[in-house]
Amino acid sequence: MANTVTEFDTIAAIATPPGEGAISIVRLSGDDAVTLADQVFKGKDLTKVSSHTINYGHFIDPKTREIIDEVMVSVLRAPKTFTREDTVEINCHGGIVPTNKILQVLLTNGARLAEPGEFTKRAFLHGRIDLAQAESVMDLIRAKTDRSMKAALNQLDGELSQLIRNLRQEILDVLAQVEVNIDYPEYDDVEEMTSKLLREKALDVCAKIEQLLVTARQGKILREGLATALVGRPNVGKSSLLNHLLHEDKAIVTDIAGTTRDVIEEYVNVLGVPLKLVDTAGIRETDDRVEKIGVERSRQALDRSDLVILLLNASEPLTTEDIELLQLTQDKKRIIVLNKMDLEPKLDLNELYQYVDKAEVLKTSVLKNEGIRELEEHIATLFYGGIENSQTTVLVTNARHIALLEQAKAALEAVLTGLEQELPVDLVQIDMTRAWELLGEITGDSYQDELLDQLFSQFCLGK
Ligand SMILES: Nc1nc2c(c(=O)[nH]1)N(C=O)[C@@H](CNc1ccc(C(=O)N[C@@H](CCC(=O)O)C(=O)O)cc1)CN2
Ligand SMILES: Nc1nc2c(ncn2[C@@H]2O[C@H](COP(=O)(O)OP(=O)(O)OP(=O)(O)O)[C@@H](O)[C@H]2O)c(=O)[nH]1
Ligand SMILES: [Mg+2]
Repeated sequence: MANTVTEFDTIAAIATPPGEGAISIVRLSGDDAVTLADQVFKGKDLTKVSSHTINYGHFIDPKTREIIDEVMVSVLRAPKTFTREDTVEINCHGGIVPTNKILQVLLTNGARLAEPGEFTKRAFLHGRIDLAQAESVMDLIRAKTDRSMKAALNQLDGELSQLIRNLRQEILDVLAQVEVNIDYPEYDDVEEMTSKLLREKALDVCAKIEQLLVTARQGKILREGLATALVGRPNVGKSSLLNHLLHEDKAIVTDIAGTTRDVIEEYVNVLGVPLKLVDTAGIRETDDRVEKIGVERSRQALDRSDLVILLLNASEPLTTEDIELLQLTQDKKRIIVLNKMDLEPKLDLNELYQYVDKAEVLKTSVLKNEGIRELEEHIATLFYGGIENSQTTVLVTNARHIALLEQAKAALEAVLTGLEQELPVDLVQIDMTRAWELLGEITGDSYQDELLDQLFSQFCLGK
């Protein structure tokens, strides 16, 4: 639970990146920020200037009265500041020496060097932002793409926090209602009513959490690439397709079945969709020891994949191995590619359509470069279709948030199993309350000090 902080000393840090630049900023925050700044400033009396003004003058060493730099000093009084404390920002000439000298003088005259993230931590401890918002500050700094920057900005705005708070309120409301039902049973079937109430709410909140987790998976794909397994019998043309999508002869292609013996991973950009393409050894029963290991790895790659591209050879009838693969992948997001369309067709389409949906099947000749563009477009549609269909603009990307959402979901699932097994209501309430607590850890409505230390220590110095 939230600890009460009694003392906020005055902290100082360089807020701009090290190195040469036009201007550097050294920042102070805390009760003595303005009086300390006034001691090291030659110009107006900073203790008397209006808040939110920037003031021209010189930075001096108060002991020697030596001028260190020509500066502009912003005076920002609590509470309308980033930290909610009195804040002073010294804008000096950019460069390593003047900036460090200024920091040194502040440190020898009463300020303490800020820990990484301590300014933002104070904003959190003073209640200006919640934990998810504080974390988004860091995500914003580290964002590598427009999309991830936007996700971080939305989170800084408190969009995720608001969603989480609403979920917590819903849980709290139902818990309160359950208490009332137990204490003042109005109806004879109070037990049944209470279970119904709990079940409906658990299902509802669970579904909303699942929606958030879907956005997390999409965020992961944007960062890490869509894990795509190329599978199929030996010799159907998996490695040829990989090379084609890569525009490079990476994998060895021969007409010998069993050419690829290990799993090959390559990143490809298919019409803007990042794919982590995994070429696998053709799956078949084999006595060759090396190939056997390769086949086992193929099965693992299949399990780990987000998308499966299953290749079939159009110039041969469907085999039992093909059918096995079709059945093995039927619950996966998949594309069936009928390759070698340039040869005389021998595969019976009617037989194939017993196992798959027509819409899943694409026809190609990798050798003749036919149908590849359609395949690429199909992959892109599958992917963007999923992203655009997401219900919310919130994109959960933070690993801590994802883990907590998953735990909260598990607690709600425990509520549902408990109700199914007709456990006493007070036991079910425990799991419901647990879900409420776990969600609270996302926003920092409940937290432990170690978490704060660990979290803010990942920040930049001066942030
Ligand atoms: N010079 C400078 N630029 C900066 C920052 C800074 O601290 N200093 N920031 C820091 O990273 C960011 C801006 N973030 C900020 C967020 C809140 C407040 C603030 O004063 N909030 C007050 C109300 C402000 C008002 O309405 O006037 C509050 O929420 O109570 C200031 C900066 C980016 N640019
Ligand atoms: N006619 C024809 N031949 C193709 C086509 N695609 C690939 N091939 C040939 O089929 C043979 C096998 O291709 P690979 O890409 O090595 O097949 P693979 O699925 O990786 O095979 P394994 O690694 O043994 O599992 C090679 O001789 C390719 O040139 C195609 O569309 N038409
Ligand atoms: Mg191969």
